[in-house]
Amino acid sequence: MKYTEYEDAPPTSVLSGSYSHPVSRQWQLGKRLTKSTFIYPLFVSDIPDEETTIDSLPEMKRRGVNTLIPYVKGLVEKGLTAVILFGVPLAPGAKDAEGTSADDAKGPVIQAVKLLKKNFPSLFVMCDVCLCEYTDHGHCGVLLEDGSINRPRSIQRIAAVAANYAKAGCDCVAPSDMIDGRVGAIKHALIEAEVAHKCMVMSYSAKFAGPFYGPFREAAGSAPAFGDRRCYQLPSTGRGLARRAMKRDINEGTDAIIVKPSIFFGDIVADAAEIARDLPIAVYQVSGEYAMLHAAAEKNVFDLKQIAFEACNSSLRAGASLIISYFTPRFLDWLDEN
Ligand SMILES: NCc1[nH]cc(CCC(=O)O)c1CC(=O)O
Ligand SMILES: [Zn+2]
Ligand SMILES: [Zn+2]
Repeated sequence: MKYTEYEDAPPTSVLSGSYSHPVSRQWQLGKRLTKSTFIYPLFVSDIPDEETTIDSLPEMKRRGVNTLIPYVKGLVEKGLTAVILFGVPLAPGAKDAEGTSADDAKGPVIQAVKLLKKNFPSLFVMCDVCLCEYTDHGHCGVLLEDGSINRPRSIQRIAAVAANYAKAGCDCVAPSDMIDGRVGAIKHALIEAEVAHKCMVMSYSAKFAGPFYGPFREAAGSAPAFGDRRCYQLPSTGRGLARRAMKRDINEGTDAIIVKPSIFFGDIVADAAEIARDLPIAVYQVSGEYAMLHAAAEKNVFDLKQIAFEACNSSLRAGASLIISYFTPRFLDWLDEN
């Protein structure tokens, strides 16, 4: 008997009946975006009253500790559950070869951690841990005389910074330098400081070098003074390297993994879901991705809300469960509209 005009297509190939009704469509959806999927990046400068727009990052501002708290209050009231802090030292002389100001007790990150935890005890406060915002050369670690990374000195310094953030009360440290050995060194330093039991380590394990970080570097003033980050961040064709980097961080004891950037890196996220199947997986939808979607939406290429959902859904589908995104405040509204 012939069921259709296509001889080789049996009647069971009609899939659309399985999602034709809104209820059955819901059943097919898999993971959904919720407010607690999102982690919001905050740029905190050492000018307490600062509130400055960032040209290349629409709707984002750099804030000081005084303007930060009222702003975050509004977001917490809308359902914000997690933030990640980036310090921006603007004071003259704040940068040196070893990034000394990164964990200055009077510096913006440590002050912000304390204030945020005091004002919003249930907010999950993460700190990006890196030296590039604080070094005069703009690289993510301490350098040798030839300009290459001094690995032992870098991880010692990065671990000390992480421990000081944890002692200030943050709930998670997120090393973004990609230097071998830093996750183990951080875990060790957290244990020594007796804060390991209350501070998570979420490492940027698969972080690719590339053109997507431009707006961030404007926001944080962290463009390298010479060279680029290709010696420690991954080349964009390096899928095998990314897999090895994730295994490295798991072996060193990371508690969660970040893949970065997000939209063009779904294969890497899928690899993370396989390699790190017992760990939460986050993507960082980075500054250039966000700016790109904004710019295209402004040109009416597509609707901003629809494309933001499309981008974030693609990360969930690939295997992530957490999304670090500059769209977070928008999603707190959008998720109420749906
Ligand atoms: N190492 C610091 C750091 N942590 C997160 C980002 C990128 C975030 C973004 O572009 O939104 C960067 C910049 C970089 O590596 O150059
Ligand atoms: Zn860095
Ligand atoms: Zn970094």
